[in-house]
Amino acid sequence: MWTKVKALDTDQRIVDLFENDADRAANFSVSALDMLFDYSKTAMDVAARDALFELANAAKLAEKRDAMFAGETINDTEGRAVLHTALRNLSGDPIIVDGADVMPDVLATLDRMQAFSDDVRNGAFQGQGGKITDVVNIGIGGSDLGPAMATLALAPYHDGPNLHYVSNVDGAHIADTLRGLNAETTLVVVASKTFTTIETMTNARTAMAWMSETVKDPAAQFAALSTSEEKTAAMGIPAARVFGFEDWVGGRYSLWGPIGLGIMIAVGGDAFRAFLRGAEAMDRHFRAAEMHENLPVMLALVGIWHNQICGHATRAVLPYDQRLSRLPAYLQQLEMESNGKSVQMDGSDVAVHTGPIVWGEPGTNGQHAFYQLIHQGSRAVPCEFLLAAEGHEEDLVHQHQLLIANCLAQSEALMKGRSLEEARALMVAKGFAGDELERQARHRVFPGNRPSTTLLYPKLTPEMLGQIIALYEHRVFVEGVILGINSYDQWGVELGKELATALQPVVEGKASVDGKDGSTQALVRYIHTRT
Ligand SMILES: O=P(O)(O)OC[C@H]1O[C@H](O)[C@H](O)[C@@H](O)[C@@H]1O
Repeated sequence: MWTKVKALDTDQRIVDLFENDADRAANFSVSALDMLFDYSKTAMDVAARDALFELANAAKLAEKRDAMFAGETINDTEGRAVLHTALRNLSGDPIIVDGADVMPDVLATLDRMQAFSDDVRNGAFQGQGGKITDVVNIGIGGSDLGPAMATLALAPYHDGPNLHYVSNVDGAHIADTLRGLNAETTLVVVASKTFTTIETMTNARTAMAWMSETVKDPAAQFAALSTSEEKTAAMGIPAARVFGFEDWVGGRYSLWGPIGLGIMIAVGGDAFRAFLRGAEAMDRHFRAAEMHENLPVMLALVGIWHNQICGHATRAVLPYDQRLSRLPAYLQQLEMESNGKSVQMDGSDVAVHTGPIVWGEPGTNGQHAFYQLIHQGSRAVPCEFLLAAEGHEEDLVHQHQLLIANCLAQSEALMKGRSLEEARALMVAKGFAGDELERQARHRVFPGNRPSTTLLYPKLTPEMLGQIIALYEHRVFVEGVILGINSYDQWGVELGKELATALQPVVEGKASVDGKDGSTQALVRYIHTRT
C-alpha cells in the first residue's frame, strides 16, 4: 500500500512548483465552509496528491468514515462505537447504537445542561453566599484541555462567571486557583468520564475540604460530569447536578457534551449551540465533499505527506490568534493520544512511523523564540499557520493587520529563504569585504523550501471554533485510517498510572524501595533525604 507513495519525489523546490503552475495557489487549496486551507507552499504536486488519494481509497476511507458516523463498533480494542458526532447532531436524526436511537438522550442532556447553566448565569442557582461568581472545573486530559482551550478561545463571548481549570495533581495548581476565591459563591464542577482518575479525584476531595471550611453544605455547590452516576453519587453529588454521557464518547473528543459545561456556563447556551452547529457543519462537509475539496481529508493527506512520506517527524501548529494559545496543547492530546500507536488494528506492527509529534505556540510570540530553528535549523519542521481575517478588537484593527502581515511573512520566508548571493549583497551593503564578508554572509543564509500550510477563517466565532475543532478531529480519523491503527484507545497511558500507584507507598515511606531499578532507588533516596 505504501510502495507507490514512498517512491514519490519529495525533493522538488516549492518555488519551482509555483513557477510551473500559475494557478498553484488555487489548485493546491481548499475553500469550504468559509475557510481557506492553503497547502500550495508544500512540495506536493499532482502526482503526489493522486497517489495519496489512492492510498486513502486503498485504506477504505469512505467506508470507514460512514461506519463511524453510523455508530459501528470501530473502537474495537475497547468494543465501543465512536460517536462524539452525535453530541453535535442538532438535527436529531436518529443514530442507532445497539438497536436504540441515542439522540433523544443526547438532546435531553443538552437541554438539562442549558437549564443549569442558565440558572448559574442568571442567579436562579445560588451559592450559599449568593450568585455564583466563579466556577472551578476539576478534570484532566480530555476533561480539561478541550474545555479550557475553548473557553479561552471564546473570551469575547464570555459573559458568565469566571472559569478556572484545575488539572494537575500538583497541589500548587489547586492551591493557586482557590486562593482568593470566595467558597460561598464558587461552583465546583468535577469533570471525569470515568470518575476514577486519581488527579481529578484527589483535587475534588481537596476542593470539597476547602469548601467545607466556609460552607455548610459543600456538596450543594458541586456538579459532576461523568459516565458513572454511581461514582458521582458516592462523592455526594445529587443526580440533579450530574450530567452523564455514554462510553462511545472518547475523553479527548468529549467537549461537545457535558464535559463542555464550563464553556456553556461561560458563554451561554446560544453560543454553545452555535459552537455545536459549526462542528455539525464540518461533519456534513466531511461526509459529503469529494476528497480534493474535503478539508479534513486534505489536512490529513498533507500530514501523511510530511510525516510518513517526507519523513518530517514533527509538525508545528502556529495559531496567529492569541485566543487559540491552548490549541497546540489540546492538539497534542487529540493527535498524539489518538495516533501515537505502533500496532495496527489486526495486532501486527505498523508499516510506517505514526505520530506526528505536534508542538507549537501562538504567533507572533514563537517568532521571538523558536522560529530560529524553523528557519535555519538543520531539520525542516512543517508549519501549520492558523489565522483569522478579522479580529474582535474593532479599535485595534492596525494590530490585527500587523499580525496578519507577520503570519504571511513567515510562510513566505520559509518557502523562499535567502540565498548566499542575497546574503552577500546584504553584507556588502553593510561594508563587509573579503573573508569576513564570506563568513558573515553564510550565517545569514536561509535555506528556504520549508513547507507550511495556512488555514484562514473569517473570525474566531463560536461557530468557527466548532468547525476548526471538528476539522482537526476528522483529520486525526483520516490519518488513523490510513495508518491502519485504532485512533480511539489509549493503552499507552496505563503503565505509568499502574507504576505510580505502586510507587506511592514507597514515596510515603510505607514500603521499601528495594527491588526497584537502581535509578529509581537513587531518586527515591534523594527525595527521602530532603523531606
Ligand atoms: O475524564 P477522565 O476519565 O478523568 O480521563 C481523563 C484522561 O485521562 C486518561 O488517562 C486518558 O489518557 C485521557 O484520554 C483522559 O481524557
